[in-house]
Amino acid sequence: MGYQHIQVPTDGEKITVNADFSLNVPERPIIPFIEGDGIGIDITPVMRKVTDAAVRKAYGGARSIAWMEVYCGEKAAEKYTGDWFPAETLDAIREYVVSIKGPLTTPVGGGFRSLNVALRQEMDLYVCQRPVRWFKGVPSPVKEPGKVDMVIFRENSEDIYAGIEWKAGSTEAQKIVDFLQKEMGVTKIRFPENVGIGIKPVSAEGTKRLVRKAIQYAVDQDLPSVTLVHKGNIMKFTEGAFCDWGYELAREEFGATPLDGGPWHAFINPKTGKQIVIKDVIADAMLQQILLRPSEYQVIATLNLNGDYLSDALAAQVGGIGIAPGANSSDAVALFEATHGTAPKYAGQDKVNPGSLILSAEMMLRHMGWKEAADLIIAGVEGAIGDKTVTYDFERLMDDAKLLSCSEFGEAIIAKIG
Ligand SMILES: NC(=O)C1=CN([C@@H]2O[C@H](COP(=O)(O)OP(=O)(O)OC[C@H]3O[C@@H](n4cnc5c(N)ncnc54)[C@H](OP(=O)(O)O)[C@@H]3O)[C@@H](O)[C@H]2O)C=CC1
Ligand SMILES: O=C(O)CCC(=O)C(=O)O
Ligand SMILES: [Mg+2]
Repeated sequence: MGYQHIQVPTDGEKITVNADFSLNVPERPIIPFIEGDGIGIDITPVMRKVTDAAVRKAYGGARSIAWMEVYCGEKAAEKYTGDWFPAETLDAIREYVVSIKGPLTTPVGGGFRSLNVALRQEMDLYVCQRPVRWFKGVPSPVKEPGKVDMVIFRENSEDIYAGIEWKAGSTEAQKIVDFLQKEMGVTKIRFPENVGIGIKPVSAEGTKRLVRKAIQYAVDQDLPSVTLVHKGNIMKFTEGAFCDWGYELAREEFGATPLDGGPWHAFINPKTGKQIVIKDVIADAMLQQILLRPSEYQVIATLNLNGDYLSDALAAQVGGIGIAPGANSSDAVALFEATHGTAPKYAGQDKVNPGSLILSAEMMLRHMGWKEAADLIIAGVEGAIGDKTVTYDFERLMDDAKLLSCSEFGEAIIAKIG
């Protein structure tokens, strides 16, 4: 495919996908990357350097990555004369199957809608997978951060988060209010004259495809539980339905049966013979549970907005969003990204923690089957933190730590990779 501004490396090859969604990864795959806005300029080059070092060390030159820059956000607007979201970026991410991105700015209140959400929606990357674990030595506000070891499966395509909403005072908002009042008999809109309206779509199909991935992950990783997190007591037909459909899927596809009369369910992991419990917790209570009883939770399956809140809250328990990786994926395409945003006040200062994006690259390498390189990244991060050579976010909370810049932290990881 010919691109306008994307330079396709001539010395790399495409990753391709088989009918069963397994990958064919060449020795020098072309990996698209979006640098990102704000601190993207600081963390993305460091992520690339660390990834290249891990791949080199693991495979001694037999494997390498052909990085291909693609554009979105501010850098795209400059290159594509005002187009923040170029179509060819989507084409490249689809075509090359595995890619990674830095954070992108979204204005609050007005302005354009989130480019991050748009990328997920346009490519139907319906799973947002965010692992949360503690690395030894990382400062934490809780007494036993090592008890936090969870993977969030956040539904990425539906919910109020999808941004179907109309501004207070607009003709569209008024139309919806009129429809609700006149045709649906709604009497509970407290101030109908000047009210913004948002829509929260949650479907059986959207829920089940997400919960399927979460339960399959527990099966594959030999984990004892999956927790459906929802606010179904209040939003019965959206969040409540998410919970009901989650249990239904567990029954239909994994043979789960109610435990002690329900609502919790359980089934035997066909790979290990061990029991997997499917349980549910209401979202506000879950925010308490993750602090007080984290070891009871391994896999969380939840709706889009709950997943957004839980991601940052859980990250804080293990050192903050400077070290919180993630992946957005459909069955075929995966786009890796950090949990945090553009942290604009630090942009260009070579200051922030590149750990989230580096660990996102670690997830990417594992997804590609390059396990040895992924393991080296984990060893490098553990080694640098173990030596107390860290960026400002950790240094300010640690005794006797050495403060490193963003790029120096990358070098410290590379030194540990060897
Ligand atoms: N997927 C994406 O691309 C996302 C984009 N965004 C967008 O990013 C912009 C800024 O959002 P904001 O709410 O400020 O959230 P951010 O996640 O960008 O930053 C919030 C705070 O988190 C800490 N932090 C974030 N990243 C790092 C890092 N790499 N290392 C160390 N500390 C870090 C900093 O804390 P401290 O001040 O304590 O040092 C920072 O001030 C918005 O436009 C938002 O929409 C937000 C989330 C995700
Ligand atoms: O897109 C954004 O600006 C915010 C997204 C976000 O916070 C997230 O996905 O965790
Ligand atoms: Mg978020």
